[in-house]
Amino acid sequence: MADNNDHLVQSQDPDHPANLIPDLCKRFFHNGWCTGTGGGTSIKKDNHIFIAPSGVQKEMMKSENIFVVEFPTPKYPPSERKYIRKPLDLKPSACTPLFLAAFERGAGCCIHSHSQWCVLVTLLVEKMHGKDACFKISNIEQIKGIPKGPGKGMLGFHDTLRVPIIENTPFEEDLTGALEEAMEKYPDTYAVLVRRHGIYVWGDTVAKAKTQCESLDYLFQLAVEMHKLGLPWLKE
Ligand SMILES: CSC[C@@H](O)[C@@H](O)C(=O)COP(=O)(O)O
Ligand SMILES: [Zn+2]
Repeated sequence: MADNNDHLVQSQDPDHPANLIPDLCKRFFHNGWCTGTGGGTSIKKDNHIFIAPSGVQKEMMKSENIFVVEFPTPKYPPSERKYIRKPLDLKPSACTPLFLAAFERGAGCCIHSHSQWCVLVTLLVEKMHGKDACFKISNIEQIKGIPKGPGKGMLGFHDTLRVPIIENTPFEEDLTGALEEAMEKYPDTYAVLVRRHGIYVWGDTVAKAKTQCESLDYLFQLAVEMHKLGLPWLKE
């Protein structure tokens, strides 16, 4: 390739998305969010989206492995998406259309986690309330780490956090329609759980997406542990 725009992923700045994505994925791997090539993250900076490669050890990736696409770009089909920086011998993450759906809603970063706590709460909610129910929790301090909705400040201790749940599909990209429907049905949400799979969490900035994902993971783990102790996690 004559000009692969390699300069777009070359920077000494640790906060440059091409450096931040490998750094974050290493941290997420150690959280149990990016095990065995699952999960990942994508960052938007100005009109560029930075995307990790597919099927790689996410904690081992390097800045030169990062794809760049101009934003806006078609979510689907992948063949119509033009990567302005493309590493040879690698494919872009299968999560790309889902990340793009979050960027279309103004996100600056989107995280996909395969945390077992996410999987477990999707199974518990289904068992307790059926397939159409969303995860709800209230009266736990960590809820204050999640926004009420765009421009609405953060949830309060007595507020109820709601996280919609969609059904998994055999191929990651086929989740896009259901993710977008959940985003429309729950316009205040910054996260969508995927049953038996994990979660997509987005935020206005990298720091917000990361701390929101941490708060949610904490709340899901707490809910599972409360359930094991026979304690209801939703105070009605
Ligand atoms: C363990 S394989 C998991 C993948 O199928 C998918 O769910 C995933 O989260 C990562 O997809 P990827 O294309 O590697 O970015
Ligand atoms: Zn996944």
